[in-house]
Amino acid sequence: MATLPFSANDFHRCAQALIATTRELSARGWTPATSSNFSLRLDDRHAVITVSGRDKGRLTEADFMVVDWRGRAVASEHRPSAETLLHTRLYERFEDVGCVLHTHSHAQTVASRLFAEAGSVRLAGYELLKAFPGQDSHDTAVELPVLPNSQDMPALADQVDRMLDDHSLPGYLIDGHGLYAWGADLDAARRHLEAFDFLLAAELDLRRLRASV
Ligand SMILES: CSCCC(=O)C(=O)COP(=O)(O)O
Ligand SMILES: [Zn+2]
Repeated sequence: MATLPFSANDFHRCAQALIATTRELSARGWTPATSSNFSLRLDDRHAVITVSGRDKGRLTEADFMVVDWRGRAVASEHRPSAETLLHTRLYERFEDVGCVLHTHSHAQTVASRLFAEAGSVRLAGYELLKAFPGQDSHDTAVELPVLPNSQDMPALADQVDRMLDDHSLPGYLIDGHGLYAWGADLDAARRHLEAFDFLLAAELDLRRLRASV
């Protein structure tokens, strides 16, 4: 039997951790119609990622596979997420990134449309900003980038790379698409994802209410 170029135990641990989280995110309605994708760093050359097109609310270990930093399947016949390069570029660029989560919640999608022309969403004055690295007060503002969508994944990944030269927030929106968030581990990535979603929903409500008074 051929030896796997990664630890099967580590694969099992990563897949199980992602299954628990993706079920919870899906139950909130953040992964409609098989959308969204999720990954965990496996080692210094590989990540565990969702197989393309699977229902993210019903994932089992068979719905995960291993890819390398070039987005190629490793020891699997499955097709990795269509957006694999958006994950692997982050792992390759930042040694301290251990997890990447991508969802399509209602708030994320509406905000991505509303702020696409501006190129970013300004989030200011919220206590929850302290969920992000380096933020220790509500009395601050951050700009969450909004990138144009594309079906050309290498081009989109290059676009993300250029954006990251000027931004340090652990996330970005893609217009009409959804949110990417990451962190040192699953808990940190999830904390960032939840904070972004809460803040986007709050900002959308606030603008709607202000427009009506
Ligand atoms: C029907 S969802 C369209 C693709 C997408 O945006 C997504 O997040 C899921 O793609 P994947 O290949 O990872 O299943
Ligand atoms: Zn997507």
